[in-house]
Amino acid sequence: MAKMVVYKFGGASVKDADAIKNLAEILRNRLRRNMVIVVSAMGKTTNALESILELKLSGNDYSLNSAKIKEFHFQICSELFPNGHRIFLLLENLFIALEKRLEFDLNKEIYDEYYDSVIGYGELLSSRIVMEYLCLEGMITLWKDAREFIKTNSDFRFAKINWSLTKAFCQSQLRPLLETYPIVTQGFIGSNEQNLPTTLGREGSDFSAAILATSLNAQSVTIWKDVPGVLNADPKRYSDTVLFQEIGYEEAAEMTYYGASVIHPKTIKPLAIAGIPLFVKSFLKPDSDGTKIHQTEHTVQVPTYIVKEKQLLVSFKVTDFTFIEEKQIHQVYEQLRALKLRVNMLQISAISISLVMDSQLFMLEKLLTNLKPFFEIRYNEGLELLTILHPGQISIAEHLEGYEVLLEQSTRNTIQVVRRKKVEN
Ligand SMILES: Nc1ncnc2c1ncn2[C@@H]1O[C@H](COP(=O)(O)OP(=O)(O)O)[C@@H](O)[C@H]1O
Ligand SMILES: N[C@@H](CC(=O)OP(=O)(O)O)C(=O)O
Repeated sequence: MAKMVVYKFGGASVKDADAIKNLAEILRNRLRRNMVIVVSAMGKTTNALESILELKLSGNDYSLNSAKIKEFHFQICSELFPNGHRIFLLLENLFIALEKRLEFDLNKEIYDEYYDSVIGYGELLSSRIVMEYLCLEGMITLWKDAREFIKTNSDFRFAKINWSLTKAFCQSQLRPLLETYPIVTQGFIGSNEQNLPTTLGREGSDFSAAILATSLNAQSVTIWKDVPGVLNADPKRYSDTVLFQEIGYEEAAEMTYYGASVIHPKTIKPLAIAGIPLFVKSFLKPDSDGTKIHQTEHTVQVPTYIVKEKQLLVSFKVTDFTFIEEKQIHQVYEQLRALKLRVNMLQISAISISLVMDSQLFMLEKLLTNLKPFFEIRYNEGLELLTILHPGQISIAEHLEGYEVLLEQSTRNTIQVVRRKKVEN
């Protein structure tokens, strides 16, 4: 029996008609039974859907924005399919369903649940287009709605996987079909026990691929990216990057934890536990090896640079001259837990706790309101968190030119700096 494999194609690999043609070429000699193909929304569609939700929430007209999304998908299809192909009707139906969803009232209280009922349309559209295009090219696959087998709790927007249900559904629903056909499905989306749509957190499609691989005991996962593999820095920010041919699960997990956006941070853990290798390969050079992430003794020696944008630095200062101890840390962390906020960096001094987090809609407001009675709070938004792993003897100064430093921490193996670009006068 052919071993199970999972391929994941992200937004960049399905961003336009040429990209989808390229995807089909990658699959032409690779497609086979026992293959699951996970697809993300096309290009920046998820951001575009988020903008609609923000406009709707603030009571503004979003009709131009939704028309643009529709036009974008129909334009791509007109370049891929002949007139009258059934994809046009399928898309029309999906857009009618989306418009109907958007007719419901939206307010802050129900934002997360509403968000999940809308945002997954990007993946539903792209996966349909990919499946139909593969079929047109003579590659028969089945289209499956991931919400039928990726089961989660009800933490809308950041849903946690119900592993036992997901595994059971993958084994009972997908495995028998996979013996005959490859399956195309969506990343990022799932559903809760009431079958309401949920999502796994932005950029969560890599994680979906790992969930499916684990649930189906796959042999490997390959995520197809617009980079040669995992590099020691984001090539969009740094020149002269180094490609890692192989890295260990731990190294990869650490990189993603600090914000290396090439892989979603939740992806590594399930694969490491199951011992399933993850290949990061270029969809532009599909025959190149890329990076293999697996159990290995190989250690990374070169400095690795990771920049996380849109960071928020919040400082909580006690006002009654007591020193920071467990009680205050607990108070702050209780709120973070309740608001589902993750800390990227923490610094404690005698009288204050400083936290660095991703900026998130509404969260700052809530955090401030809840902790105002206990602390004097100051914050700065729009910051960057630079992390350097294995810094060796490098000079940090060159990474700070043109920046103001707000917070700095270093150990032998890691340097972290919260910085803000200086404004030129
Ligand atoms: N260390 C790194 N190595 C390679 N790419 C990186 C790294 N850090 C950040 N990136 C960025 O990750 C991008 C690919 O991830 P992403 O855009 O999420 O892919 P997709 O959404 O298509 O799955 C690259 O274009 C690159 O800019
Ligand atoms: N489309 C979703 C999920 C995702 O993972 O996308 P990508 O694979 O393009 O990062 C998002 O943009 O958040």
